[in-house]
Amino acid sequence: MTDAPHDHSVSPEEAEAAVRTLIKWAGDDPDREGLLDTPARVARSYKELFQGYESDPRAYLERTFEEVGGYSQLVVLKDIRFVSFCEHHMLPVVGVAHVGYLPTDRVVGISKLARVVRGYAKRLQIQEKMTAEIATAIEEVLRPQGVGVVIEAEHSCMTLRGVNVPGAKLTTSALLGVVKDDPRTREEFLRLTR
Ligand SMILES: Nc1nc2c(ncn2[C@@H]2O[C@H](COP(=O)(O)OP(=O)(O)OP(=O)(O)O)[C@@H](O)[C@H]2O)c(=O)[nH]1
Ligand SMILES: [Zn+2]
Repeated sequence: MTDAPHDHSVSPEEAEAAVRTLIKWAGDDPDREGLLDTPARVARSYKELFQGYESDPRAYLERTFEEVGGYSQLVVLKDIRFVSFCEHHMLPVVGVAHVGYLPTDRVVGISKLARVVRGYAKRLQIQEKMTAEIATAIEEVLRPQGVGVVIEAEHSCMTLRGVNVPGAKLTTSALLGVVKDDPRTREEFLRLTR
């Protein structure tokens, strides 16, 4: 398991001092009235936005249900909205994830798929890595016959700044097991996520 542990050695005061520095770097005065509480707010909001470092998303998948009445088709949860942050610019990445798997003998509570997405999203990420991490977590913990993850997201670092192309979206996918290797299952997964 390669989860980055959260570094609790940084005190809130240190985080707030760093925000003050960035306010100055942006060109404003951290001592003006409207900005006095901002460093503390930003430090608190970072804890919320980067909650993903606090837990191992794989743990969400450990509770499973085996009584599925012989159900043996794809399970697909579509349009899981998420907000992440690109690790190059620390700017928001906003998008949706579609997550599916073909069960072997057990299924997981569907909310847990969304929790896994959120757990990996609330970190500094690149989309390719996040896509692969979600698929690998499901494969390794749930041991299904196959897994598919498709993510479509808008990267503020290229829609609001830099190359500035509003509306551009990046699509990534990670297909494993029969979702990758069996043409019919693959086709069905991609049709269900469209
Ligand atoms: N592959 C991939 N690239 C990303 C992702 N998020 C941001 N990037 C890209 O990361 C790259 C970082 O490139 P650099 O040239 O080091 O950064 P930069 O000078 O700010 O580049 P520009 O964004 O082009 O202004 C940019 O091309 C971003 O578009 C992602 O999730 N996956
Ligand atoms: Zn970026």
